Amino acid sequence: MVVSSLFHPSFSTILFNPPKPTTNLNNHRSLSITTASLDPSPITTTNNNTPSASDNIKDKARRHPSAVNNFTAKYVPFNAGFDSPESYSLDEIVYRSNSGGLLDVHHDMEALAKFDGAYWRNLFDSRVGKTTWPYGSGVWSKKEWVLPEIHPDDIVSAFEGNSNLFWAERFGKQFVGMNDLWVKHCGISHTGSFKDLGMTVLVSQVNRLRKMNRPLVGVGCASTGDTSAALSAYCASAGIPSIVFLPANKISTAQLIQPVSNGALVLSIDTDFDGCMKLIREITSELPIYLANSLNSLRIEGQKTAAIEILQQFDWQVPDWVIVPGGNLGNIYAFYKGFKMCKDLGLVDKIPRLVCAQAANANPLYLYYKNGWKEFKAITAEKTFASAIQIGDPVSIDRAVHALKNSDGIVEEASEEELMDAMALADSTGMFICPHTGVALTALNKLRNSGVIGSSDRVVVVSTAHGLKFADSKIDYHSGNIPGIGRYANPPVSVKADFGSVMDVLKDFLLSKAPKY
Ligand SMILES: Cc1ncc(COP(=O)(O)O)c(C=O)c1O
Ligand SMILES: N[C@@H](CCOP(=O)(O)O)C(=O)O
Repeated sequence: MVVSSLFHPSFSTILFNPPKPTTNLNNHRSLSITTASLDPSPITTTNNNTPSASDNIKDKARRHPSAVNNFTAKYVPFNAGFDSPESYSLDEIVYRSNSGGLLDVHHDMEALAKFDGAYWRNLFDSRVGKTTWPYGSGVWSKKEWVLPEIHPDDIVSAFEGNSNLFWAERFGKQFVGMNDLWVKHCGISHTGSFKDLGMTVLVSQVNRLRKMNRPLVGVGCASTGDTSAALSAYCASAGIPSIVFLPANKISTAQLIQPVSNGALVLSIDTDFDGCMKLIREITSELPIYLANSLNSLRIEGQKTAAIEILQQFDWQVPDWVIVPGGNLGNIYAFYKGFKMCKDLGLVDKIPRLVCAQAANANPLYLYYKNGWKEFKAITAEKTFASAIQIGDPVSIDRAVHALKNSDGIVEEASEEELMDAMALADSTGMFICPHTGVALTALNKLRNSGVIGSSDRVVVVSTAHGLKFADSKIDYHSGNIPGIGRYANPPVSVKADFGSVMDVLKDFLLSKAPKY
């Protein structure tokens, strides 16, 4: 029995009863979601159908009648179609194509297109804000487009995703002259970065493979701090050993303590991220350790749901621009893939223009873009406050180029001063962002100044990690500890514990803030 093909649990009318597939694929708006047909899926019932008072959400999901769906996905070489002669089941342990290139998870788009755009929009919308397993997660609410065949019992989820899309009113108006600027706070999440979105998918698949007795003793990654945090948390939740390779002294204390606390084997290695990445690739080809970096295309499947979420949050209106900070470059492609699937399946009629923003100290993609995509050269990335993107030899370079070429995209860069000032300005308007988001805001500022982005354009800046993970760099900035950087520093004022001293400070402060008439 192939467990994977039996489950497609669902709750309400929409969740349980997928409507008939549209018969006319050209007429994507023709389908009513109230149709209680079960085509194309016959119904099966799970064995234990009796509710009990002690049921948990997984029991409930298991007990409900489950429509068998016909959706499938497989690995194909990156940029090859579903009919590619080279393909692999997602249950195989494979990261690279025969030619050594990247792989991509390819969904059976024909099967998905049997349901029109309205069906998918309504289905996804109906799952937001619920506790239904596994759809309460922003990632698994799109399960049919992510890992359609996985059994819900195998899913390892913290109900990640559904992150805040915040209207940056004051930053927009005051600093970039815009009314329609939004920040997608992917870092306000379980482990404090967008990596949760991809990691729930990867660790769920590992969980499934281990139950199938595939030889996987643990899961490993190289990391600049966020992948390792997400990997160790999801593995700890599932009881799977995790191993993380970290460049010694190159990640923040807050990031380091995450895998330590979650019980991972933490190797602090005297090299940079690219050195750690090379080592983990060698190790995972020798030992039964599954590779969790975004070289593994499963990760992209979860990360792409952030793009779908953005469209959902705008009531399926497409923003003009989406700006994403880039390092190993899986995420820029994930956004592209999410938007593209929504367009191809009729949920929206276009995709946004994408901007990938890099730190000038770690800018191999920017240099490639600037030389007209003529020659890619890996570099040795220099130290940057945006430490999670200090990467000189990104594994997803081909994916990023594809995403940018096909979205009329742009690459920008930010100096250390620019990115730290942008972070400080954003924080001064009530946000608390990471330096990588400062890189993306710098790109926005540059494109506004050059007139490429217009004042009335709708722009989404993707915030990739929580500011609390990077408190050290904020402290250095505001304490004046960074030579030549700190224009917007707001250091604490030391004051004697007496009334007069406190009053003196407050008078100066209030005078400086008083409205000028
Ligand atoms: C906080 C943060 N922002 C941005 C990125 C860049 O994402 P990607 O490596 O997918 O380009 C990373 C990781 O690389 C990250 O940890
Ligand atoms: N910023 C990443 C770098 C590795 O990226 P990945 O997406 O390939 O895992 C990190 O936090 O480690």
